Amino acid sequence: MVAFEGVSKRFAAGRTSAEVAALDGVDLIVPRGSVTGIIGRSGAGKSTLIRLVNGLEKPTSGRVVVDGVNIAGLDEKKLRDVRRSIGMIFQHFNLLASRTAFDNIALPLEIAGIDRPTIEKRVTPLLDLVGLSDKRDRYPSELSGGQKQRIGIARALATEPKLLLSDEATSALDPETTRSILALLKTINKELGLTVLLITHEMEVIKTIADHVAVIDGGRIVEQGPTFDVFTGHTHATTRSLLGGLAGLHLPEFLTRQMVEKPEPGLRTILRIIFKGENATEPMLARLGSDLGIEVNIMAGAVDEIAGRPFGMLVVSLLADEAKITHARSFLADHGLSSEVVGYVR
Ligand SMILES: Nc1ncnc2c1ncn2[C@@H]1O[C@H](COP(=O)(O)OP(=O)(O)OP(=O)(O)O)[C@@H](O)[C@H]1O
Repeated sequence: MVAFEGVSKRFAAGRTSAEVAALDGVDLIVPRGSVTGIIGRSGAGKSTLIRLVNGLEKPTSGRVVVDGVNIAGLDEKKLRDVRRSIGMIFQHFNLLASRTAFDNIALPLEIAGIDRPTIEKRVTPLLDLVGLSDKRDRYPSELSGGQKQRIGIARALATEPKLLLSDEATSALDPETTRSILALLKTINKELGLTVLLITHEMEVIKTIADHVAVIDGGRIVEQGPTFDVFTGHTHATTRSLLGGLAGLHLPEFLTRQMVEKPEPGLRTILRIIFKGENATEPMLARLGSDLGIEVNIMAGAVDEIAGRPFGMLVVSLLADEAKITHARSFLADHGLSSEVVGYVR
């Protein structure tokens, strides 16, 4: 739906002749029908990227292709047509205080010169879709943050766009409201087939809703692809630091405190098993124990959910010699599980 091909964007830096590279050689694919998330820290280039998609900025070099059209080469009139096929939602909703919920949603249709009966026919089902039919005549000051964002979403959908751009749309909302807005966006993506491109600095948003992700740092995309693969593979250092406390990757402190690094006779081996999807099951671990004639104790476990699939770790202790540990690890590998020896305990 959107492709960036070698896109750079430089801005003049104040009054000096120096330039700031907000984006530097960006290649990005937003698959049609996907929910694609762009995640990066403040100043990474996310807003610039989204402003290039809707033609508010032009690239210094490279091509920005939206629905098959290189928008960098369009005149203002053609660009307006492209913008009409793109809906946009914002962190602070950008509703007009003097207009009711209905009239805020109707605004883009009024601007496009659409007649009142058609507007009525389009806006009423949109109010229904976002669950606010009963708020049709309310003003923004009478609505909660989540309700305002629902009106913002309905307004973005009024012109029946193919692409929805979301600029930190949940950053001003509490976690529960965030979840309900993300669920609404997912419904819109699935039921209307709309491609959603969202920028955020919140990892939870990406893990919950994005099926594709691109990680941006210093104006460069450091990795991109299906969210589950990007976050559970050998992630780039930037991604790892953004992921921060991903449950699946940290050993609990009670264990690290008693662990020693060198094996000694009589010590139990601590194995960390990383599981992706649903491949680590209790019956499988029980079979591991009985096949090898060893005792397998589960010491700790943690699970995270990424793009609807579990990802996490199990920490087990095994009283077995080195040969049996090697056997156990190949048994686990045969079941698609990666494992590593992290230490030894009494
Ligand atoms: N109009 C501009 N003029 C000069 N520099 C700019 C302009 N717009 C962005 N920049 C610079 O480009 C870089 C990327 O900015 P951008 O706003 O795209 O980042 P961001 O990831 O959206 O950050 P945030 O999460 O804080 O909004 C920053 O160094 C910023 O200072």
